[in-house]
Amino acid sequence: MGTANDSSKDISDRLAEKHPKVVFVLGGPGSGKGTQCEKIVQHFGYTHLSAGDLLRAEKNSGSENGIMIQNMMNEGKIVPSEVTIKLLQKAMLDSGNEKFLIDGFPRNEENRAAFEALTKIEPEFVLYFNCPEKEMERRILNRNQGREDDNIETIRKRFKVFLESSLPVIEYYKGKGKVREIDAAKPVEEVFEEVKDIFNPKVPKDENVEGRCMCCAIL
Ligand SMILES: Nc1ncnc2c1ncn2[C@@H]1O[C@H](COP(=O)(O)OP(=O)(O)O)[C@@H](O)[C@H]1O
Ligand SMILES: Nc1ccn([C@@H]2O[C@H](COP(=O)(O)OP(=O)(O)O)[C@@H](O)[C@H]2O)c(=O)n1
Ligand SMILES: [Mg+2]
Repeated sequence: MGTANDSSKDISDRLAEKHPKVVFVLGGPGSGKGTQCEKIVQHFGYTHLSAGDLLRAEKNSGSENGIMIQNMMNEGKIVPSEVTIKLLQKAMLDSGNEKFLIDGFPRNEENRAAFEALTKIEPEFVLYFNCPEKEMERRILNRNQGREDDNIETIRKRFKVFLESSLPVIEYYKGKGKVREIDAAKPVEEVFEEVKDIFNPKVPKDENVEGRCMCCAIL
């Protein structure tokens, strides 16, 4: 467990000792990040860390940053990375796991660069749920999780922030060959079929005989 006196360097050093394996899960608001992460956890043993959920918990804990977080979220703005990264690092350290799905982070260039500089963690890959805006809007308006930011005015602001600030992060990782893009407009189970293939690549059935051992080749 971390203490209030942990410096960010201490936390980063202790986290590095765990050699965490990280997958960033990105996509617009309502694209299905949280829904798919729950399924990945069940099938592939990752721990799901939603940056939005961690920020909401921090806001509700009555922390000194609570009002700032609430104001930023209600405007659809991105909370300074210092706050979000500390929450993510603490959650990773407190977890008994070393495999993490980091959902909704990094959401802008500042998030990305600060996480990289502080943790030195490079993601294994970036899962990108690509979904048309109309479908994301429909899903959010039907989400019924009592979120203050799930109203049409804030939703429009969040879409704008996604296009202007989050898509460039996805482009950055595309340039590094790290993005696994998924058509997220399909029903949940169909999306998950594609997700499974990424976490669990299929061995082609008609693999050529030369690649096998002699007994398999004869059979
Ligand atoms: N593929 C899908 N098709 C239809 N509805 C979906 C799909 N994926 C998620 N949903 C629903 O859409 C809403 C937003 O999903 P959520 O996982 O919270 O998205 P995000 O975390 O990306 O904002 C939820 O009510 C969820 O049940
Ligand atoms: N890296 C992040 C992630 C979320 N957030 C804030 O939290 C809000 C909700 O994020 P979320 O990931 O829970 O939202 P969804 O994409 O799941 O709808 C965002 O609109 C931001 O205001 C942030 O500031 N920084
Ligand atoms: Mg979510």
